Amino acid sequence: MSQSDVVLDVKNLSVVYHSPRGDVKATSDVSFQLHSGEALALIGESGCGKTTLSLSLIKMLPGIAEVTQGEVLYTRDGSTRDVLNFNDHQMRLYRWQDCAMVFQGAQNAFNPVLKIKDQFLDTARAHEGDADKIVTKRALELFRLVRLDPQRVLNSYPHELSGGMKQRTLLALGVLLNPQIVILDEPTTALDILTQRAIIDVLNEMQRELGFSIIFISHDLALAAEMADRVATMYAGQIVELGPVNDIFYKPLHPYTLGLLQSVPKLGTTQDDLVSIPGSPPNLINPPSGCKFHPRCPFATEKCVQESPPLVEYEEGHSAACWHTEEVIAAHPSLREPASQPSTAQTTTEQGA
Ligand SMILES: Nc1ncnc2c1ncn2[C@@H]1O[C@H](COP(=O)(O)OP(=O)(O)OP(=O)(O)O)[C@@H](O)[C@H]1O
Repeated sequence: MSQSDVVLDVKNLSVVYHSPRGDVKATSDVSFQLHSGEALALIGESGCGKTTLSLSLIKMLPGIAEVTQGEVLYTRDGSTRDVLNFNDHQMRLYRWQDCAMVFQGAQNAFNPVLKIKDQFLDTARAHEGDADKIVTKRALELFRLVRLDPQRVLNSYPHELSGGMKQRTLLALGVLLNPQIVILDEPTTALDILTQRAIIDVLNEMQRELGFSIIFISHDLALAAEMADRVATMYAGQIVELGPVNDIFYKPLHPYTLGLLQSVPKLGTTQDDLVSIPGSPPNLINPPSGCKFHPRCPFATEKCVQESPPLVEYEEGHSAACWHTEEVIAAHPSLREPASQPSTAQTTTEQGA
């Protein structure tokens, strides 16, 4: 990976929700880069700020949210602009042509009273170019990629499609205008295991053929293991670890990533091997001092209570925000053995749907 292929450079991004109960620090000083053609997974427990982060990349935060600092630098054809400074018109173009977001819950994403074709036309018309031509030509290619019969789907109402078909159709719609970046929020949630498998295959193939970069949000470590090139672990609004997928799964540096890995079933392990992370994520109105993970961390010391650790590169491309990375590594050498790979049981079943 090089600096020259960075499509998105997020710098020190902080987002606060001004809620009636107080200011929720949903995303704090987050920095990362997204490279051309790569898939970056954001993982972490519910409430750690994954959705807030991704919504801020396309300026779709609700009214009570405020970006209090940071930049979202987007590069296309050699020119770099800060998305946060885009006006409404620039933003509308950006949202489909440059950076599309496919939200979770494909079941509700379509207008129930419009045929799929009309919904594709609406998207195409919202942008420059000949909408009919875009839909007829490009949609055919995209439906081939998502392995659906274009005529049948385009002439259907949403209720006539199965959950898996709707999710594939949504993916095709997401890339209709050839974006460089696709953000996927829990792309396989609410789908059965065989359909999940099929969606993952389709996504991988689309990415190979169309070359876009992916940011995807997931609770599912097996999905991250299979789809991501790099993984960012988020905790309490911060990226606490970032690195290549194999490093994250075999050589975790942060106790929180380690805790996540130990809390999922693996092939060949018993229930006794499962360890849950004690406690629960902090209240982001009044987060803990120092390292926000310290109240739940088995490695925590007084320094962790006092000082927030910065995200620093530990080995090439692999960073963590922890004062005790050496102890984490020393305590869990067995993770480096292949048997400790997160279970891919649910993603290695036969393709279906
Ligand atoms: N509209 C809102 N108003 C106030 N607080 C909010 C709002 N949306 C999110 N939050 C808070 O911001 C923090 C981050 O939430 P966010 O939804 O980004 O996390 P997440 O990791 O995406 O969670 P999930 O996996 O459940 O979607 C949480 O503390 C959440 O309660």
